[in-house]
Amino acid sequence: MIETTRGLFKATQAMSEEPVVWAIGGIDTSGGAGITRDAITLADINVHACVLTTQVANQSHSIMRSASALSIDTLNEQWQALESDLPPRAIKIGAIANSAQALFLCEHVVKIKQYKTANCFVVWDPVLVSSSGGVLGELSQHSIDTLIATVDVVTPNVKELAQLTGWPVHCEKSLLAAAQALIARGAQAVYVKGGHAHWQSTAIDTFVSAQAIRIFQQPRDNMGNLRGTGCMFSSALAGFVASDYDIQDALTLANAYLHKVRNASVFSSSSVCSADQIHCAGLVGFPLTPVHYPSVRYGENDPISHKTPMQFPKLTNTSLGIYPVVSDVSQLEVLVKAGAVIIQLRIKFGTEDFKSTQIAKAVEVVKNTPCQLFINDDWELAIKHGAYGVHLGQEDLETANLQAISRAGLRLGVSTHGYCELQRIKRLSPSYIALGHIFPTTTKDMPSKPQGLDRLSRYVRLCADIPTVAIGGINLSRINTVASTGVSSIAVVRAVTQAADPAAAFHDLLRRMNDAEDNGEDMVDRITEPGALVQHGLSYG
Ligand SMILES: Cc1ncc(COP(=O)(O)OP(=O)(O)O)c(N)n1
Ligand SMILES: Cc1ncsc1CCOP(=O)(O)O
Ligand SMILES: [Mg+2]
Repeated sequence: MIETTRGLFKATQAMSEEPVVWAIGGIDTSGGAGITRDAITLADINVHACVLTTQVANQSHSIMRSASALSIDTLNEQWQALESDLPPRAIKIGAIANSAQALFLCEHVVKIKQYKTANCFVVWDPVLVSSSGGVLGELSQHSIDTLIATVDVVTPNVKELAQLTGWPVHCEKSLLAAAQALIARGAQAVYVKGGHAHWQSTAIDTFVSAQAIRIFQQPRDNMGNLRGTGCMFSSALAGFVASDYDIQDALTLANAYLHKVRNASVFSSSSVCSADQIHCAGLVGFPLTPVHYPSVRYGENDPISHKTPMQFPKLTNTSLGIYPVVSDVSQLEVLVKAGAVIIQLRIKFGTEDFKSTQIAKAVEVVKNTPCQLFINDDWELAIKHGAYGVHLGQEDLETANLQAISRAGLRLGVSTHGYCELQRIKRLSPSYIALGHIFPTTTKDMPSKPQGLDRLSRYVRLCADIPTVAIGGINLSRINTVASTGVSSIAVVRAVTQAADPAAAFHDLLRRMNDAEDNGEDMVDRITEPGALVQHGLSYG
């Protein structure tokens, strides 16, 4: 008896360490959609689901018999039961039975953001009609407007977008206009699912906010009208945000997760397919392989998706080892002599003339050596002086002339900081992709959070045959674990530039990296299941 109680206590403790998401919506008696599907999705990505029921929809996969709404008192009881003990990091709202429920939820979401968790993320999946055909709720214009303005993201499909706005949605242009109309009506962001957009030959989802547009593109599959995908997407989105991914990465992951669910589903000859066999067993899990991931564009006119495809040459030597990033040509010379196969000159201060002279000298230093010299930021000077390659960050990409870099035959390395940027940059096929920052760093102010080793090893896997570079806070004591992610190269600033003897520090780092590669088992081979790295104690840096 004591053992049982202890066991129970442990289970509760473990559960509460998982991020908590509240799934608010209807019970679909068939289990095909609604909060049952939300809970399965969240469990599948290691997130604890609390469920609050708005109504019971008495339905099968194909017919809806009736629906009974729960009272505001009952909804309030559920809310009060959870609020103190299991506060949410994110809330997913699905079917709402009536306007009173909608206004109750808005009022309480505002309060929870004010008094409990300011950054609690809220997504509303505006299911107005069930995928089995029944009407799920009648919402007044006022309650719809209040919901739209209260939540962080609304996730309609194209039909729901047309219903919400009263605008026709029949092509990319009208879809974007309708999404922007919702923003003008007070929505912070809209993610339009293109599954029902029959004019599209590929499956295109479009995210629009006042600041950004992100387009997620996947090949169309032949799984047809799989039930519950809207629920799965928005609960996965809430789950990934609750797991500390920023919004654009959570969108990318939720999109990939849905693609993985669809690929794993069983096609049935009836009008609906079933995700059940795989999904209910919780076997879909975190998307790990490139094939599940969308390609990403930042709007229709994304400069990296130029109509004339660009090419960047591959690296000559891909056994890169340690990649020193230095600001000083004399230090660069020391490290080239020490045997660096790849090196970067990163000058952040000084006039154009000063930079030009330094870059010209650096090009001279590496001449007739096997060292591959990248110039940070200053792509025009790199072209002018015939450097081997250019390294650009996300902001640099907005102004750099990639066509000119490509035409000049220079290699291109690009910084990325998460899934969304990665899936966009892969379209460019750069000569390498940098992944950072892995650990906290004082060398550069970073707007994003440190990625840690778990994410690094997953990014490496997504880059497939594009060489990868890890950067940020890496030193001798961390080199083993970084190398075991399978990353092609490890970039360091302080670990070399601030060492008393930079050449000796370079050799020590390289030796430790090579030892780790020779002796260590490859961490990438171990990440087949969600949580695998947690079991190995290697999660999150
Ligand atoms: C190998 C490598 N990775 C990342 C960076 C950072 O580039 P960026 O984000 O453009 O920042 P700055 O270096 O320009 O401050 C890099 N330079 N090298
Ligand atoms: C330039 C840059 N980009 C991402 S992290 C970083 C700095 C890495 O410096 P350090 O190796 O000293 O942490
Ligand atoms: Mg830069």
